[in-house]
Amino acid sequence: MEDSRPVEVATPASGDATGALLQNLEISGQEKQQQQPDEAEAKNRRSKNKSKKKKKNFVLEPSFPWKVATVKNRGRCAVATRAIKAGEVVVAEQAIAFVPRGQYRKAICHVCGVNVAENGPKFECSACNYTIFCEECYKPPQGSHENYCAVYREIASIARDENCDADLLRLVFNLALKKAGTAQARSSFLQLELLIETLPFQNSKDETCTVDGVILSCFKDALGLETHRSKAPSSWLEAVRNGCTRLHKIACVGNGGKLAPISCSIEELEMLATLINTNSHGMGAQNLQNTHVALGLFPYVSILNHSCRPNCCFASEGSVMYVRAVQDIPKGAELCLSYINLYESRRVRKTLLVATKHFDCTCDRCVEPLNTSIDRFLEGCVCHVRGCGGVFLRTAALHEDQASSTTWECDLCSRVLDPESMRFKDPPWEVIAKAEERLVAAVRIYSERRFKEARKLLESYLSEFTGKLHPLHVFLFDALTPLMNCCRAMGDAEEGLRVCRLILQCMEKVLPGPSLELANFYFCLGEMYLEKAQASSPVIAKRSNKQASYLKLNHFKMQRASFGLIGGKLPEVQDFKLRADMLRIRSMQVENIVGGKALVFECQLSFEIACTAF
Ligand SMILES: C[S@@+](CC[C@H](N)C(=O)[O-])C[C@H]1O[C@@H](n2cnc3c(N)ncnc32)[C@H](O)[C@@H]1O
Repeated sequence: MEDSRPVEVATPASGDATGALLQNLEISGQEKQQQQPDEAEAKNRRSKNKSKKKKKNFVLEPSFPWKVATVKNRGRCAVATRAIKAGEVVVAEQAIAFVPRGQYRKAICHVCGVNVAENGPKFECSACNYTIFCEECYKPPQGSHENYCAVYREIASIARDENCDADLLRLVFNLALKKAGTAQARSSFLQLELLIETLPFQNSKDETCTVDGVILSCFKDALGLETHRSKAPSSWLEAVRNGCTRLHKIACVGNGGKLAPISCSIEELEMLATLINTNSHGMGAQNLQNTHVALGLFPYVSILNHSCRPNCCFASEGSVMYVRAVQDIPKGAELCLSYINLYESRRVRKTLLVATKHFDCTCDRCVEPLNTSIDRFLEGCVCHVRGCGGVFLRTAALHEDQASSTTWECDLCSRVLDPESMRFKDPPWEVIAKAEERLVAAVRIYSERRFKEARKLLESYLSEFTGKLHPLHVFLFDALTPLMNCCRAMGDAEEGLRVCRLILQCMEKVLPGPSLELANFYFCLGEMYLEKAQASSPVIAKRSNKQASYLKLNHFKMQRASFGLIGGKLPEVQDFKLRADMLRIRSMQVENIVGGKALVFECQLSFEIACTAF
């Protein structure tokens, strides 16, 4: 899950607090450097007080089925004010600013965020050779776009020189432009009026508003977001500082007279970068693989905290992000999203969140005792004491008070293995190290698309480590998707189906309830049924009927919960419909060729049911 991507938080503060924060932002870099230490300290205290005050004043859209509350160790959060049904939209918000990720820049319109079909009409700005417009957003002559694409032209080389993320710098620039769109900035830089008309977001007003149930947040809304600046690695901060310093030179000091300077200091640009780093969400599942093609900032969506067992999910449509409940949520429960891939061990999830989002996860799944949590299976080695049925885990993971212990312990029979003092056959630490090494080697071959070779390696890896690692272990699970893809690439739909079902079984045990990830695998399963149908006889068809019914029901539930009933407007839904149509045609051809009517009927039906769900 892309990166999965994603994010965080906040909302419109009251006029006073926000005004103060804006003033704060107006201090230029130079002035800041000249401040005396005492003055700086006092200012620090003041700004802390201000941000405390600011965070209290939230104005929420009255139709939201939630309110902002505070939860221990997690700060602000969204709490349901009434029972919420699975599939219900809990927030719909237009990106305050977004940028397509570099490698997908031709996939979506940079102004409205809609998918631009591979062969459909799209227009590239001839001045920056970067920005893509859909037919509707392209308004020749490009004129005012050139004002800011002059900066875009430079960003790739700045990012390269300073070892900084180019997409991050582009988003910083877009946000700085958004700030320039405030009345205050407009009065100083009249020339910006021109610019604002062509900014890649629609709300250039200073106040948050709602149009057709979609929140259009404003620059002020972003200022309440968490930044975790003090926790960011110094190498990252340095690269960002260098990148922002150069960006400042061209965007804020002026750009050969072409661009009206934007009123942002280097520090402000840096602050925006840290804010994006902590709060941006991946956008635009381009297809059912849930690819995040863009990066956007959504202050309201960002109120929702992360959970490794989330009850909401997000999917974007153009530049609007929809957050939906993926299960029934009772009144008073916290609404949570996931920022990361959830099929990972607790240790890896926590490490990842600290490294990328700078917080120690305190969600229910991460705080429940490991020896009763499903998490133990994701990192456990099978205990070989006869009839035990338990798993070996690091003692340090099992018992908080033994954090420095190097021993391993069975969660059921409590047998302890000490790597220092005993010799065993296949001790868990060696099994895990070997498994990781073999998996990495096999996946490397797979990523080189040497499918036949990779399949052999993956199969022998799985046969060696199944029985040593718990069947839900991440290292076994991580071998399944490449293996399934190898089977498909080699035309072995039967084996591909078996592996796909195994993936679904693991996912449903570890992450019960609908999710986009699960939906993707159901879709895959459906496709493989059709591949199988092409080569099947009526005898096989009978057995497959049962599986197909299971598939159609689950596929239907997943899709509906993740994408909602939005009339097929989502690009991924359109894509899905298109593929379903193609599959329907293909299955008719199959019917004529092999006569596997029953199977073909089931496959067709499963896709049709999924389609009518939208
Ligand atoms: C997008 S914000 C969510 C809103 C945030 N709680 C606030 O007060 O603004 C993300 C931040 O919330 C906190 N957070 C979110 N989920 C958390 C979790 N599961 N455990 C601990 N902290 C969490 C972290 O500080 C994280 O950087």
